[in-house]
This record gives sequence, C-alpha cells and structure tokens, in this order.
Amino acid sequence: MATKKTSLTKHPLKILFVSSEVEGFAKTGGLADVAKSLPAALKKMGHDVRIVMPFYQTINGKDNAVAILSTELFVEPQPFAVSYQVMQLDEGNVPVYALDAPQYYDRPELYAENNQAYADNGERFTFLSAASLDLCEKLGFQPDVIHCNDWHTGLIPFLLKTRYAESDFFAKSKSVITIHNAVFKGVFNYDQYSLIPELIQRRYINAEMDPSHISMLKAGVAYADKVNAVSPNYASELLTHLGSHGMEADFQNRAKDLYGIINGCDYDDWNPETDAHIKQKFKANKVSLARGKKACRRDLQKQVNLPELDVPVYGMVCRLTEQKGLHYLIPVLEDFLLNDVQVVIVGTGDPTLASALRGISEQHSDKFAFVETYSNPLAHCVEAGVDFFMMPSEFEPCGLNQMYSLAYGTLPIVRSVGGLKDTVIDFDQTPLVATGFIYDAPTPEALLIKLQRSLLLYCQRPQEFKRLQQNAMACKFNWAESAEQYLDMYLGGEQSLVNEICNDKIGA
Ligand SMILES: Nc1ncnc2c1ncn2[C@@H]1O[C@H](COP(=O)(O)OP(=O)(O)O[C@H]2O[C@H](CO)[C@@H](O)[C@H](O)[C@H]2O)[C@@H](O)[C@H]1O
Repeated sequence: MATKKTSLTKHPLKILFVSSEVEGFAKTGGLADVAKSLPAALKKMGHDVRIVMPFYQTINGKDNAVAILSTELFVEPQPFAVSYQVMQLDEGNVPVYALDAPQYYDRPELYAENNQAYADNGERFTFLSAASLDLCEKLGFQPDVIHCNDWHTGLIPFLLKTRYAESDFFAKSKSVITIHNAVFKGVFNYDQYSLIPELIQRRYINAEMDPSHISMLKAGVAYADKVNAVSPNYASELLTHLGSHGMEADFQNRAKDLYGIINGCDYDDWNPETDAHIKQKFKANKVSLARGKKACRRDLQKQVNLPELDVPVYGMVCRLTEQKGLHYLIPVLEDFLLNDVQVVIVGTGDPTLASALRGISEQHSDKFAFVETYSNPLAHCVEAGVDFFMMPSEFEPCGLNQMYSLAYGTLPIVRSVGGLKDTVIDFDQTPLVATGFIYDAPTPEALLIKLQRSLLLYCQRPQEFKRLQQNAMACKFNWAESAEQYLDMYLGGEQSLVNEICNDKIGA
C-alpha cells in the first residue's frame, strides 16, 4: 500500500473541490473554514486543486471576478437548458470557480431568509452538482478526485455513476464525500430534481427517504468511492442511530470505506502572535500571555459593554441552534452568574434561543453580554479575551472553535461528543497533560458542575490554570497532517483507525 502511495503521489493529482461555501467568499459556518484551508494545504503539497462554489449575490470579491466560461447545462432527455457562467474569483493560490446562475444564487442569503429555507433549495443545489461536472468537461479539467462536501454536493457521486458512467472524460475520476454535519440531509420532493432525470428514472437509488422524497446526502454516501467524517470519533458515531440522525444503515453499508479525518486549524488566521483583529498580540510565554490576555479582555469588555473587571470571563461564538447546546446552558446561566464571573455569547440563528439569551442579558447586564451578530473580528476578540470557551454541544462533528481556543490559551469546556472528544484533554482525568474540561451527560446540571469546576481551578489554583494554558497553546492541529490523511484516502491507501472502530461496532 505504501508503495502505491509513493508512486502515485509522484504525479500531482487533479482535485475538484466542491463546496457550497468558502471562507473569504461566503460563509455561514465551519464548512467554509475547511473549504478554504484543506484545498490550500493540498495545493501546498503540489496537487492541482480547483474549488467550485455558487456565485452568490453576497459573495466577496465579486467586482474582481472574471467570466471564463459562458455556457448552458443541457439536461437530456428534458427539453430545456440552464444558462450559466463560470466566474473565476481573485484568490490566493487555489483557483475558485463560482457558478453564476442568477435564478438560483442572486439572492440576499445563502440558504434561507427570516429563518425560512428557500423553497427551491433542492433545485439550487442539484444545479451545483450537475454544473460542477459539466464545467470540468468544458474547461478541460479532468479530475482524478472530485471532493464533495455535505448534502449540497451529494448528487455528484450519483451522476458520476449514472450520467457519466460511460464517459471517457471521467473514466478515471473518483469521488469522495466529506460529512461535516449529517443532521442536514438535503431532503426534497422529486419535483426539485428535474435537472437530474436519472434520479427520477432510477427510483432504486438508495437515496429515498420515502416514496416521494430523495436525500442528497444519502445519495452521496451510497455512491461516493470513499466517505469521511471530520473526526475519527464522529465517524464512529455515524454508525449509530443517535450519532447519524437515523442514517446508521447508510453508513454501516459503507463502513469499509468510511474514514475519520480530523480538521486542522488554520494558524495563518488563528494565531495570537499575528492576529490583526486583537488588541494586543501575545505569545505562549507566561509574561506575554498574561499581559496579552489582560489587554484583550479589557478590549472585549469595552466592545460588549461589560465592566472592565479582573474576573474570569467565559465565552461562546456559534450559530444559535440546538446542536450547539444552548438549551443546556440557558437553564443554568443565571445560577452560574451568581459567581464573580462574566459571560459573553456572540451568535445568530434560532429566534427562540436568541430571545432567551436577550432576556437574561437584560436582567444581568453587568455580567452577561449577548451580542446578536455575525462578526469574524469579534469572534477573534472573544477567543483572545476570554479565559474559558464553552461548547456544550448536543453533537459536534469536529468543532473548530475549541481548536481556536487552544491556540489562544483559552481553555475549552466541552461535551464529550464528536471531534470535541478527539481534541480536548480533560483536567479531571489527566491533570498533567490536560488542555480543558470534558463532561458526558447531556444535561444543564452536568454543564453547570463543569463550569463551577473550571472556576475553582481558576480561583484556587492559578498556577495550575496557567499550566493548562501552556498545554493548550502547545497543541497543534496542522492542516498539512490532515491533508496527508486525505491524500491516503484519495489513493485508497491504508485503512484509517476508524475502520477498526467501525468493525467493532458493527461486528464485522
Ligand atoms: N456569530 C458568529 N460570528 C462570527 N463567527 C461565527 C459566528 N458563528 C459561527 N462563527 C464561526 O463559524 C465557524 C463555526 O465552525 P464550527 O466548526 O463550530 O461549526 P459548524 O457547526 O458551522 O460546522 C460544521 O462543520 C465544521 C467543519 O467541518 C465542523 O467542525 C462542525 O463540527 C460542524 O458542525 C467558526 O469559524 C466560528 O468562529
């Protein structure tokens, strides 16, 4: 197997990386971070990577985009065609091809307005899949690997094995799908799949949720050559009913091709020594860290209107959804605020969660700030300015903020799920090498106990708290290492550790 890898990697691979969002151009969450960093890491290894995404109305860098292709997607045997342009965006090293099809993407938001998903999301992202393959032929880019991400791109593996099954152009192309979040399955009525008539003809495709609905994610998992989750622990959770949100049979069927590859942290963006967003840059050494944290804490307190006090500050930056565990925090937040602490939460999303947080902040404006906004600069200031970062997630495929926290000497307090379990070392279990706090039970009480525990450490054993900060800042999750594992998977290389876990779980 090793020999195979060496000989194949002598030749750079051509990789088409398809994602509905990419950091720097359009982002709602962690998928965008990965879609920027992983292609860049693969490119650094010498591979020829091209990214494909939609040309959203709100995309950054729109004015510098250059049309490199004006064409039509013909959908035989349907009698119609969809006109589109491929716009090349001004990027770093990796070319980004944005699909300009105004009827699908010229809208104020990416997926939803006023918490209402666009009614034609099925058709919009069917187009993303179909046009990604169409443009390859027209631009003469013959990919060795087509790397799909989440449900938005799930029909690509299906198309490769149906529409393009006899195509010489794609004869050597393999597809992989990365699962960033299996709760979103991309389930739509057959009416939305008119761009993929193959789906309608072949009702046996393993992607049906019920007789009238198809899941794009199921299609991706069934037809991709390889499937991976964004952490080894999440890969093993996908084999269970709870962890896969009801798709365990689909993942169990692919267990032999299922990998778990942890995301990296982009230290070009998230590094307290170079971060242009924070008040005072700092290093890991104790003096620099103490001074930097203090200056950043003061700055954060100023920005969010909290008193500028020397008290421990707890933070959170996230989409406001049940996934992020706010329903565990909200019931105990006021109890926790009885302590001499401050809490800062930055996020947008579910109006009910937002209203509960707003209510608490109005009652406790001297201790709790809820900032209902999406702001990357503020996210950096939170990571730098707080002492603890809370992630009481219901589930968390990988999680990126705990890695950002570690880099800034901010101790994560996380629930033992998905990638959080793979990346944080618990103080109570292994105090010498610990980097944060982990707890199991999905309850507000268990979270409160861990919050109190972290506060005790901070107040009563400051030297030990500082040692944990040093441990945290020494952790590295380099994209170069994750990209090596992706390469192994592309090449059908060594089975990753997760396959052993999978085999245990399903008794294979
Ligand atoms: N209000 C706000 N202001 C500024 N920035 C904000 C913000 N809300 C969120 N962000 C940013 O968005 C990103 C969120 O990343 P996560 O990995 O935590 O979550 P997400 O659930 O979106 O991603 C899914 O995909 C990723 C990538 O694989 C997995 O890590 C994760 O577990 C999975 O759920 C971070 O960069 C965060 O700072």
